[in-house]
Amino acid sequence: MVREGVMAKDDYLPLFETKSGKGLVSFRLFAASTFAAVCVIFVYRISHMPSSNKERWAWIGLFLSELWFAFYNVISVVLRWNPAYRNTFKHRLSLRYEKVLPGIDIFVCTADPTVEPPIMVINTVLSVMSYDYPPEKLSVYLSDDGGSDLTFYAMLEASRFANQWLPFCRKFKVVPRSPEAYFRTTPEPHDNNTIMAQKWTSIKKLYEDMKTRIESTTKTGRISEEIRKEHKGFLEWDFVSSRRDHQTILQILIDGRHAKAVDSEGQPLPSLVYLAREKRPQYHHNFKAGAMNALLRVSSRISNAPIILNVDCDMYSNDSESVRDALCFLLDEEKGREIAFVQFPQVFDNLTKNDVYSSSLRILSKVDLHGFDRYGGPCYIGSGCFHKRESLCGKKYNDKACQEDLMSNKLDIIKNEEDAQVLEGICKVLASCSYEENTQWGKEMGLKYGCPVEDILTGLSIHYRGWKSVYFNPERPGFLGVAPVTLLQSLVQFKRWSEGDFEVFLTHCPFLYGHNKISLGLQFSYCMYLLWAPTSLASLYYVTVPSLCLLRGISLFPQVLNPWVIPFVYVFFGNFAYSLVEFIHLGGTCTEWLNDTRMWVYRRTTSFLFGFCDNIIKLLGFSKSAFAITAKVVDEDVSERYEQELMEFGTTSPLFTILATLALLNAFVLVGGIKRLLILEDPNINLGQNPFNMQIILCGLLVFINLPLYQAFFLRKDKGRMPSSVTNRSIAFALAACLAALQY
Ligand SMILES: O=c1ccn([C@@H]2O[C@H](COP(=O)(O)OP(=O)(O)O[C@H]3O[C@H](CO)[C@@H](O)[C@H](O)[C@H]3O)[C@@H](O)[C@H]2O)c(=O)[nH]1
Ligand SMILES: [Mn+2]
Repeated sequence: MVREGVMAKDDYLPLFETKSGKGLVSFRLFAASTFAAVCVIFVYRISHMPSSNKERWAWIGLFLSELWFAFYNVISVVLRWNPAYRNTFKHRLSLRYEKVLPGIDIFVCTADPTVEPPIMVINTVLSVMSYDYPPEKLSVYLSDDGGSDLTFYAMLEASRFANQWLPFCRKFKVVPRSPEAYFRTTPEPHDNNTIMAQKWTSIKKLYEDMKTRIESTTKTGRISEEIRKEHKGFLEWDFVSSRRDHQTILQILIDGRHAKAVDSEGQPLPSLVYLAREKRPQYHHNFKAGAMNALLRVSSRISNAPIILNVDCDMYSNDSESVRDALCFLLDEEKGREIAFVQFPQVFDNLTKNDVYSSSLRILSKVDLHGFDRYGGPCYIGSGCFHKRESLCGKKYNDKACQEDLMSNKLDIIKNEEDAQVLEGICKVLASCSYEENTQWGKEMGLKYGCPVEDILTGLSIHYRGWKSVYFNPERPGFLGVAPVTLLQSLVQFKRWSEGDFEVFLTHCPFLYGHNKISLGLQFSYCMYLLWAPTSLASLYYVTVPSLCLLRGISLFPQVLNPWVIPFVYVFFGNFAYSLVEFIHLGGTCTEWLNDTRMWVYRRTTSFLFGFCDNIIKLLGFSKSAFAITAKVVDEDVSERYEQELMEFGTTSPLFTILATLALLNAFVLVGGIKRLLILEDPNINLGQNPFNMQIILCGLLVFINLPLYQAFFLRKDKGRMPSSVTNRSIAFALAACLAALQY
């Protein structure tokens, strides 16, 4: 196939460029000095080992924790050593490829109409339908693991609304293209007489009406007879016994290959497909990975585009040109061949001013993933990712393979006269439970099964097969999603991630399996995340034992006036200072940094601990992975407290019990510790020589960071306060720990 307008070899201008970061020298100097300080700490730990038995054990434990932190710090320095930043040239793409742009299949996943409201789902769907891209080359597939007629109904409404919405977006260059986000963020045009203003008002009314219909239907929870008559698809629900037990439901709502599939202005529409794969109680459905694999097969029969975009149902497209950005990487004549996927960051549009739960993943998306990129590949993080179909389906990278594959129009294999209904019939089989039996799906093909972070595991496997990936983090976020809005949701989400990540470490360890397949730098980079769970042990030790030892009268750090204290202070406060400066430099606020530090402690001591324990339980063969879906909506009073940045407790959970116990423990110890500071046993020792100073400071910092918790125990009256059962239990645990420390 001859491409139009392809330049002669020497005229080659790349479709993207890669730049290095700034300020690397200061970072590297800081990292090197920290490393030196850590070495001095180790010398101190070895040379000052206490002689008495009890003290020695506490000392050795602390030493082991510090060894772990040092190792983990080395990993993070490797990851950050030389970040890569990417830039695209979309005009060059247009010049060379406008007429032969490849087809794009877009997969949207939803799983539950109550925690993922249909109106939100279709806003995401509409935003990706209206990409600035030839519509006949776009196909949008919704996987509904909730198997809900409410979601189906919303999709039906969306397919009609698209007739008006797409031309409107095209004509007035609308951004963003999720109607909800657009009408929320764009002020009404003030001159009411322009065509734009009239159109704006009428489309807004259309949207509001649709929203009211969908929301009232969702509220009642059932589809009225009238609506049922509107589409044959509703008949399918006569056979659905529950969301875990039903046949495949596949409805092609807009058949883009059909001449009649045009919008109100006669322009072609993208295809729109609703799929609820078959579910039977005796078959494991493998959560999102199972859904994605069903979509991969079904779409291969309907549109078979060589490039696939995957978004979660809450991640609407915020930039109508993201497809073109992604293609700049995938179609680049020189480097595009080896790139398997282009990952955009996950950015959220429901964060509060100071981001109480540190959901912005600021460091992950603004620092870490750029570090991955330098070593050949950011991980796949599940949403906002453009894949090549072949690499996702298990193909190994082969440098002789030809880019032309991306251009050839594979739609040819489907006869156009194939009627949508016949096609639905054929494709249903592909989404049945038994289809995957005795196949490589979930193993070598498609997304991998059996892991709560199917995304990380699948991406890693793609890297193992020789492919590279690219991280693209443009100024205007390509996708915007919904971050958890309660503390528990956030902790549970991190539990799932840390559990899954550690499982990947145990079963696909980059250092073992990645040897000779991915660069050493990438092996290290992955471990930064894969080792979240075990980090909990060292962290837990550090927030409990020094405090308990303070109570007991065991000193674990040098005195403040002793020169050995310098490396401790440097590492401890130097790191805080560095991270604060970095945070502000990346656009954060001081309060936000404080919140982030708090959540950093909370996640390490609860989520990661549970993630670690669950892996051990799984290793012993007692349980299997589960996937707790993050809710995207909450009660009004909960969301009000979220807006006020009040930490939300309000329910009992073992995670809260741990947090509360740790907070109370440190509070009790601090009271006892201050006594130790004031009433010195030996009046000749001055304050600076007090052997417990460092432990008191550590304990004080922990109490400071836990202030919102004490408030939630004793001061707050709202529903989000800590339930008294948790408070009482935690007081008992904390007191027991203190007594035990004093006793033995
Ligand atoms: O059985 C299931 C469970 C979930 N989902 C979908 O998976 C997506 C992610 O679920 P969510 O509860 O929002 O989890 P998050 O923690 O926000 O998701 C992140 O982490 C997951 C892995 O843990 C990845 O799958 C996601 O893409 C990534 O955004 C949502 O669209 C769900 O509808 C399904 O399709 N089927
Ligand atoms: Mn999510």
